[in-house]
Amino acid sequence: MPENFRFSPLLVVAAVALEIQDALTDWPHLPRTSFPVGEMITVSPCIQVLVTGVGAVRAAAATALALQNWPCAALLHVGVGGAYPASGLPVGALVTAASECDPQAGILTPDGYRDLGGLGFPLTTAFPNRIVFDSPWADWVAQQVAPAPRLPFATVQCCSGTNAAAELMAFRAEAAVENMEGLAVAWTAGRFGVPYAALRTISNLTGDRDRQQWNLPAAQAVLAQAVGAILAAVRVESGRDCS
Ligand SMILES: O=C(O)c1cccc(C(=O)CC[C@H]2O[C@@H](n3cnc4c(=O)[nH]cnc43)[C@H](O)[C@@H]2O)c1
Repeated sequence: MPENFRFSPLLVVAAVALEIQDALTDWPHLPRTSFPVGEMITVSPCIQVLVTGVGAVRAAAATALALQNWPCAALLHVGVGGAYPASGLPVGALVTAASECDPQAGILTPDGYRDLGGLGFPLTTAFPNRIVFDSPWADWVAQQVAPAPRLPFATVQCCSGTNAAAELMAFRAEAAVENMEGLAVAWTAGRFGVPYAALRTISNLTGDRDRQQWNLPAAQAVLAQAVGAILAAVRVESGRDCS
C-alpha cells in the first residue's frame, strides 16, 4: 500500500440493514436491527454506515446526500448478490468487484441491443457502460479478503429471474455477479472523488426463479465476518483517536 494512502474516514454502504448489522458486533453500543434508510449511523469517529434502500435510484440519492454531508477518504459497498451460473460461484462465496457494468442501459433496436456508447453517451472514454475499480483502496480490500476472487459485477434494475435473462445479462456485461446498486454507488462515489470498493457474498444463483437456491443466512454470515475484519483493520489504521 502507498505510504500516504488513507482509508479513513470510511463510509460503509449497504442496500438493506441485514447486509451490515451482523458485522458490527464489536461495537455493542450500536443498534442491532434499527438502521433507517438514508440515515448515517456513527460506528466510530472514522466509520459511518449508510443503508440506502434497494435499487440504483435509492442508492445513488442516499449516497450523494451522505457524501455531501460527510466527506470521507474511502467507500466500502457491501451486500449480497446473485451469481450468474456460468461463473461457477457457489452460494455463500465471497467476492470483490473488479468492475461494475450496466447491461440494461442503452437501446433495443430491430438490429439488437446497443449500450450507452452505441447511444452516444458512454459512461467513460475507456468503457461505454462500465467502471473499473483499480484504486489502491480497491486493491487493499481485495487483498484483505484474498483468496476471494475479484470479478466483474453487473448492476440491473430488473433481476434475472429466468435462465434466458441470466445468460443475456452475463453475456452483455461479461459479468459473474449481479446486484441492483453497485454501479449507482460507484458512480456517485466517483463524482465525489471518493475511492470505491465492493464486497459481496453470493445469496443465490440467477436464473429461473424456482431454482435460484437462495441461502441468505449463509451469505449474511460470510459477509459479516469479512466486513467485520475490514472494519477491524480500519480501526487499527485509524489509531486510538478513531476507534
Ligand atoms: O424474489 C426474487 O426472486 C429475487 C430475485 C433476485 C433478487 C431479489 C432481491 O430482492 C434482491 C435484493 C437485494 O439483493 C441483491 N441481490 C441479491 N441477489 C440478486 C440477484 O440475483 N440479482 C440482483 N440483485 C440481487 C440486490 O443488490 C438487492 O439489494 C429477489
